[in-house]
Amino acid sequence: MSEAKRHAPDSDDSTPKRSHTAGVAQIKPQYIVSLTSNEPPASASLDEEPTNDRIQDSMGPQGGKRGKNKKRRGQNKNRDNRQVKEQNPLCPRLVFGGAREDCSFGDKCRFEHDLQNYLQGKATEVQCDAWNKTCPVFDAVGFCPMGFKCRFLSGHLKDAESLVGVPDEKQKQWHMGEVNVIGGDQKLDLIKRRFQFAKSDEVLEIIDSIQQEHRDEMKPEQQIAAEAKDDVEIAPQVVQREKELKEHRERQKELYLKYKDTRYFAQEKKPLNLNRKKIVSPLTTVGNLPYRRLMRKLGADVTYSEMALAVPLIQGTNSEWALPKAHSTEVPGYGVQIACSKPWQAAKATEALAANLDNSNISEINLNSGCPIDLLYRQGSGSALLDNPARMIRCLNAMNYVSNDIPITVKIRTGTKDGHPIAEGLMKRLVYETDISAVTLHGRSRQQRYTKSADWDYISKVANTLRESELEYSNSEQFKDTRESSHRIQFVGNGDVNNWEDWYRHLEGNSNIDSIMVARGCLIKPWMFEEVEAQQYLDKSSVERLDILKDYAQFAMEHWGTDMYGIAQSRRYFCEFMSFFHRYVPMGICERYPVYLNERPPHWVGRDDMETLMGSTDVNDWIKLSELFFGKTEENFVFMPKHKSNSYSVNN
Ligand SMILES: Cc1cc2nc3c(=O)[nH]c(=O)nc-3n(C[C@H](O)[C@H](O)[C@H](O)COP(=O)(O)O)c2cc1C
Repeated sequence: MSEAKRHAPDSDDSTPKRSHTAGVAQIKPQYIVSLTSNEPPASASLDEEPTNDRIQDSMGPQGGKRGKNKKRRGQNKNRDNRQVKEQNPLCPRLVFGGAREDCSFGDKCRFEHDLQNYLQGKATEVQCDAWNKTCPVFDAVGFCPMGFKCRFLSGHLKDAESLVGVPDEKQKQWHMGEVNVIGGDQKLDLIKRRFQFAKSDEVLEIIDSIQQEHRDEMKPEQQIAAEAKDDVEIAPQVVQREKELKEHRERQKELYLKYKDTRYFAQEKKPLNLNRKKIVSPLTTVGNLPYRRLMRKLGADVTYSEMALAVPLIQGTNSEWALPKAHSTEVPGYGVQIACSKPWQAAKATEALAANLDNSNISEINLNSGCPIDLLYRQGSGSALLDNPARMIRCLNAMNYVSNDIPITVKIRTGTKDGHPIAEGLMKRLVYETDISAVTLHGRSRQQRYTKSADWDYISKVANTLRESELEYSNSEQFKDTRESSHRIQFVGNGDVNNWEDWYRHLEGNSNIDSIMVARGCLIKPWMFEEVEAQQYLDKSSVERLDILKDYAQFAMEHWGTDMYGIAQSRRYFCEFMSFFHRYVPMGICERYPVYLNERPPHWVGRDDMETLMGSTDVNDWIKLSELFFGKTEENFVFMPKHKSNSYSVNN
């Protein structure tokens, strides 16, 4: 669409106007309560990719212990988000009614079997006007999987002993419209180590042999240095290794030739089209299934799972296998992101995903090579792979070999250290040495975290280098030597985009950039892609924004359930969502728009009470909002957001 058709307030050209006072959003005087900002102006720099309990647990005692004493910027370490449990839980066999005899565990079963006893001790019904005295899940899908445990039980209670709409076997298998659910037996095979990682074993041997081939050409001293860097076991005597290498040379050559014949080129995988797609970033904790479902409803084309760690996936850990799950509305265009430090982890996690899930529900498997979290970095995962591109490439090639027809992609940062960007240099290697389908670049270094703006000049430069490398490669002897046909790696830019003008400016400013990925912009303003589509800003009223929260609450309860546990989980993640959502400064109260991510407003009041409440920085107000959808907060409910920047109390 031409610039003329786009509507921007106070703007007659497409150049975004920055506010006069750096870091301060400009609010109309009548909405300003106090000139002091309720958060420090640069608190966006405290934004952080959160470490959650799952990641900490998976990293084991070493990671946890070292992490304890180290200050984690931007994160609330003293969170006490206790899990809510029922005092007297109902036997799972009796959730839809029935008698004690229906429980095969007999006297050994520790759950309650007397329905009336259970109902008497059960937490009170949720009282809130949002759902009109019905059960939101029952209303939406025609049955409630929580049965008698539901806290909106009166919405589907026939009489004291029976329910309306008991799900049949088919409905029980339906998983509430969710896909990528691993079967119990398959998970057990992983747990019991019965799963055969046949393809991984093959490709790891091949990759190892290619590495050895490369080492053969090196002098012994270089070889030792390379081995030390790559954590390969160092043989006691280099001479002995030389001998061994010679013995294996034939086998290696054979494997190398096999790899050349059997490797999958990107164009042999199913097509992945990210061009001009509206992409929501992978987001640990906040990018959960209900949030992504909401984003799909609000116009996103591509969504990603939260980052799943390779090792617990390989081990069949429940909490990790919950992460690749997606809502059916996310397909196609759903990517699963994994994090790992070694090729064996990359290969086996990818093989487990590809073998155990319906591949048609996964559009890409993405390797996280940008995560800055210390716990991961110390173990060689996330952005640590940027320090060892050879290892990153081996991970990508291993993944590509075992992923069936699922394309492999990678998400990177500019580098790990400020002033030492490596992304541009990496492009040539990705073109020459891998078969990936796309690369996403977040225009910041690891060291930088969220301080300073994303460097879009550099992002653009890297996109150009990628195309130049592709051209060079397609004219090279190496290319002529393969059965590969020319292929274009898609390039996605990421960083600080929170409005449609910037989205188009970056996209149209460089045809080598295929699309723009958005993270915080979509958390703070989930209707961001509606604006991209309409090419104008939409001044959503508090009523419209409350509807968005209601959708989130609905999707959350469909996902986590309406029993005591489900409501508590839904409330917790609702509050995590609020920790970003509250940062939206309503367009109608702004003197100048858009407000950028690094700008903070002075204390303001909204155009009505609800708008003011939704903009509150006080955690207690987010909890108050949660009560509109989940009823009164459970007595022992404690909430601390993952981000310090998002937890300023009004009294601070
Ligand atoms: C709360 C939060 C969680 C994130 N989790 C992930 C993640 O799991 N995987 C990932 O690749 N990036 C993650 N990121 C980084 C974002 O995907 C994105 O690269 C970064 O925030 C820059 O984009 P933005 O400026 O649009 O926010 C996370 C960012 C935030 C704020």
